[in-house]
Amino acid sequence: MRKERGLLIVLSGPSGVGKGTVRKELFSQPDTNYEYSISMTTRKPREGEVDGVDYFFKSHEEFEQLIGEGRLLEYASYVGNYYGTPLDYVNATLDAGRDVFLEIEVQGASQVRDKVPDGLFIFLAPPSLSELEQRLVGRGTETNDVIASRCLAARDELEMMNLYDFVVENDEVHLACDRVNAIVTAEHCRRERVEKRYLSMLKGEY
Ligand SMILES: Nc1ncnc2c1ncn2[C@@H]1O[C@H](COP(=O)(O)OP(=O)(O)OP(=O)(O)O)[C@@H](O)[C@H]1O
Ligand SMILES: Nc1nc2c(ncn2[C@@H]2O[C@H](COP(=O)(O)O)[C@@H](O)[C@H]2O)c(=O)[nH]1
Repeated sequence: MRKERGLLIVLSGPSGVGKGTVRKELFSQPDTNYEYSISMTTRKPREGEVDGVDYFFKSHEEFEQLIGEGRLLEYASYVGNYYGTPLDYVNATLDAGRDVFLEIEVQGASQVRDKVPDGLFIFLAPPSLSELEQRLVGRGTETNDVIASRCLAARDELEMMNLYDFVVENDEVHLACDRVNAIVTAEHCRRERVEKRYLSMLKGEY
């Protein structure tokens, strides 16, 4: 029997929509079965953020070395900092048959789409642009200038939602989590059906 590779789940969307909140809620649920891929970034840690838990915090030079060595599945420069996904971790985890969950911005998601076309791509959408801005302001982690840049970037990012397999509205965190879980479960069922049919065809049953 072939060992099934894990599913690569990509949750993306504009800054402030609630990707981190939804991801943390999903990972606090005892039956969640995905592995979270911790990203690398050159951004400075926010208060309370821990190296190796929230991100692997890197210097600009260290990050560019990782790029040069081809050790990132994807990376993006986002509002003045680099962010990227460690390739070895993702491959090893998928090869072990475990699902990997990426929470990344849209440029990176489109690179992953090119490299892993059979991934599951979910766009998290805000109820409105004004609600998105309110969430960034309410989070209180960025200066007004950075909030303005992120809101500007969001207008372009929202245009990319039609490139995703699914759009999930983050109106309420628990509803958004239920929707993400339902999408992943349905995708696993679909893959199982395809795999069974493939094996039956190999046995000459079709
Ligand atoms: N459904 C929701 N309703 C109201 N507020 C929310 C909801 N989801 C998240 N928030 C709030 O919105 C703010 C931004 O959320 P979060 O940091 O998770 O966004 P993000 O998409 O991960 O942002 P970034 O991409 O900048 O890391 C936080 O203050 C969070 O508490
Ligand atoms: N392309 C990637 N984007 C990433 C990655 N890790 C996080 N992110 C996204 O960056 C922005 C800003 O994050 P913040 O922590 O500074 O608010 C946000 O949209 C994250 O989802 C990554 O590895 N690659």
